Amino acid sequence: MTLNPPPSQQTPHSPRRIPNRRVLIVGNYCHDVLIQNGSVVAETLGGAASFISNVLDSSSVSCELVSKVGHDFRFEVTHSPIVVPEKETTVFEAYFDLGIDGIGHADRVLKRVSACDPILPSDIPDSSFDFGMAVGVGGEILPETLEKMVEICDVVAVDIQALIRVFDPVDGAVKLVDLKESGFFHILHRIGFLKASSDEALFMDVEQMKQLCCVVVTNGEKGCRIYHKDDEATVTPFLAKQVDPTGAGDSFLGGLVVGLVEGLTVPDAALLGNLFGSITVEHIGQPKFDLMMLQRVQDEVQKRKKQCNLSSSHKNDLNEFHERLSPARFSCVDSQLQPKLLVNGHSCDR
Ligand SMILES: Nc1ncnc2c1ncn2[C@@H]1O[C@H](COP(=O)(O)OP(=O)(O)OP(=O)(O)O)[C@@H](O)[C@H]1O
Ligand SMILES: O[C@H]1[C@H](O)[C@@H](O)[C@H](O)[C@@H](O)[C@H]1O
Repeated sequence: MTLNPPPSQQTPHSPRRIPNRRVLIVGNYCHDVLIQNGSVVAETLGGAASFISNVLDSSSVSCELVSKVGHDFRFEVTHSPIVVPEKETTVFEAYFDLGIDGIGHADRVLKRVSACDPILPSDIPDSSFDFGMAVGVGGEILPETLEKMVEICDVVAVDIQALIRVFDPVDGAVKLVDLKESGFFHILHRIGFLKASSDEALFMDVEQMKQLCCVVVTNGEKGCRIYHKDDEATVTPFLAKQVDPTGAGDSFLGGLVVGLVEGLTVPDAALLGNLFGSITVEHIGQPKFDLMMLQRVQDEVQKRKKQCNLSSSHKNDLNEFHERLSPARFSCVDSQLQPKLLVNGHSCDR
């Protein structure tokens, strides 16, 4: 598992004097306009950065967020964005009546109808972080931005949507390009995690990417699958009553990173991601997460570890996978962090 700090941070010539800040989130906030049968049904705060910081804040994982918005940004947020007065905030319209996905659910058709400025390397603080998250939605992450992130963060998780989206010049419809043609491919051997939805995964070669980093493919109500080198595992989902899928993938990634920062193995962290994703689809806009939920995670992780109803080969695969990925816990995780997943006095240690 490639979770070690980049070589530049390992040399004796660059001792780290200032302790790392925890998580750096890079991606623009946006306004989401939900449209059904020609009518606007909701206008909400969007952008992967907003869903992810919501998950991290609710889990008490400290994070710093770099995001740009225009003069018209109209939401109260905990992590202030950079305001570009001469620009408008990125806006996505999500049409729920134009497409049907492979499993028969009405799916979104997304259009970017306004775009704020890209995030430049100079917008990112010159500090060190345990974890970086490149989570653009409207093309605001540039190759040089990602390069800076891999230099200052021990591990970088990337949402593929930040890299492969292109926008129709006439109506802003979101289209995807192959990862190899995205202009980011040369940096990807330096990242730790690449997250894609099952639709987006069609735009990369999973077999190739899993040799470079840990690939996580989310699949809506079916949960997710993790790939790393020769290991693969499916992480089963939680039941949810879907109201709006917007932000599910973002909350998933937030949950995955919370789990990793707290020292869970990758499959257990992905289980946490599944939980945050499932709760998100039950809401329009940003869901509120509470301690009851963390209790649910703890119970679920415990239960799944004890479950004997896995087929023996699957069970062995999963155990081996857990074992191999366990050393991939962050070297920087210290005992002070462990109590953060304490719920009602019970530890999350498994
Ligand atoms: N209907 C559902 N029921 C239960 N869990 C769900 C459902 N939809 C999504 N999830 C959870 O959320 C995760 C992410 O969902 P999904 O694969 O739809 O991501 P996505 O397409 O990137 O989402 P978005 O682009 O809307 O943020 C899934 O892996 C799953 O754990
Ligand atoms: O708020 C949403 C959300 O962040 C989605 O993950 C992204 O696909 C959309 O573009 C955005 O509008």
